[in-house]
Amino acid sequence: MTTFLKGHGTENDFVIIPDAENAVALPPSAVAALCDRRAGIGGDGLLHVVRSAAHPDARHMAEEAEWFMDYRNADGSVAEMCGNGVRVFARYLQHAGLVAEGDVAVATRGGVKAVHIDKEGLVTVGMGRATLPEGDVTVSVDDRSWPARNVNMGNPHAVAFVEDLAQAGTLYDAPPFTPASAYPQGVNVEFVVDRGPRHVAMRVHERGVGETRSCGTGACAVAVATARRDGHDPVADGTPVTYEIDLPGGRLSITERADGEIEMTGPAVIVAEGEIDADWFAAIETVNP
Ligand SMILES: N[C@@H](CCC[C@H](N)C(=O)O)C(=O)O
Repeated sequence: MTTFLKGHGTENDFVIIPDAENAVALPPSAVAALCDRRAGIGGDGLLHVVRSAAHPDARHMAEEAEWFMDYRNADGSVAEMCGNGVRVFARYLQHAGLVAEGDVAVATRGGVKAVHIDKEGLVTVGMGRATLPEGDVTVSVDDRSWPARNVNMGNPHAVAFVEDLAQAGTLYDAPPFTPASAYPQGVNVEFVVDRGPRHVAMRVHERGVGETRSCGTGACAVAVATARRDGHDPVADGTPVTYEIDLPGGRLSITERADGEIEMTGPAVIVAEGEIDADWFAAIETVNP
């Protein structure tokens, strides 16, 4: 019997599989089937909840964080980090009585993240520092192109400022970029418009997923790219800066502190819990191991 839950953070939604001892086989085919919105449960990604000590990718973090977020994209691929995912993961731990409200450390492939669960339903995560690798790129949609800022939040992002979010088109397919060699592992692409002082709106095409209604690492990348465009560099200035980021699924607040650390705050919700049909689940592995 395999239990699942469903949760979301600003409508970036996840199938959650509690599996403390890492006993559930989750090959890419099983993840893709579970995340399928028509034939499965449906989600932008999957959060496999495992004790750090029980997972080979997380054993080295077990002293610092009891729980490991084994994150997968909807197509079954593994990504380094998921910002909304880690907030929903912490909300799940609280919901299941595995941690109390307040501070919790979560192990991820991007390192141990400090999360704070508050009384009002908001969850804040310390996302670490952004890096802005040299070599900006050009992103295209149909016959329009924009320069994009290369921002790494543990995972890769290309941030393009546009006049209107409709210019991003359907975002069904990944927007092409040049040079084609820029992101050998693929990239998440954000399109951004201004809404007001330190306030922008964005849409995103996520690597391994498609267009999603929110992306936490993407919102952090957008906040950093917008801050630099606006002449703010908190480390150089010694002054933190906060941006409000509107996404189709809600609002995230991103602060880049004077030490360069980035904090993201937003809601995280558990919406359902159930059992996966054992025959259906077994058939996925038999047909497509
Ligand atoms: N939705 C996530 C990002 C998930 C990973 C991404 N698709 C990638 O492949 O890098 C977020 O909230 O950060």
